[in-house]
Amino acid sequence: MKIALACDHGAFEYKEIVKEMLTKEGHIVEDFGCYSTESVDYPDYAGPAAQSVADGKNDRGIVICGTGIGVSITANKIKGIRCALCSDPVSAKLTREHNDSNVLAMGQRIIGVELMKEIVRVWMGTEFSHDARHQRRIDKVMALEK
Ligand SMILES: O=C(CO)[C@H](O)[C@H](O)[C@H](O)COP(=O)(O)O
Repeated sequence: MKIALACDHGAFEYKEIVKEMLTKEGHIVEDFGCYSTESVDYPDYAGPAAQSVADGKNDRGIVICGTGIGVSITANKIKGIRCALCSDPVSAKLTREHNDSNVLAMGQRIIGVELMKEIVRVWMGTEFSHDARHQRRIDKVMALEK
């Protein structure tokens, strides 16, 4: 899969870990930055990463900041994006099955590294259920963008 990856200074460490993990698994990762722990503004990184998913240049995106909130708010401003902020693997599974989320947000200051990796593994490995009730609800959410 082609994955857009972005973070701010509060999550540079986790972004690098996710990049290594996904690359080892054979995914193609497009790194939208940031590239150090120097203070930056999360919309400058999460915005372009989410836009690349909306444009079809990447299949999915993963965005990380201190809490995951700033990057998730940003990603969800982009038309076509369903970004889910997850701090547990159950939510990561259900947001793929029920919401067909195309961007995952997490917070480096909120969850430990092993939990973060498990959330990524589960979210990456779960498909949308294609159940009619979920599709109907997604269609209603996406209709709000018009
Ligand atoms: O948007 C956030 C808060 O919900 C993120 O956690 C940011 O990473 C955070 O605001 C950055 O804070 P800092 O004090 O500039 O490191």
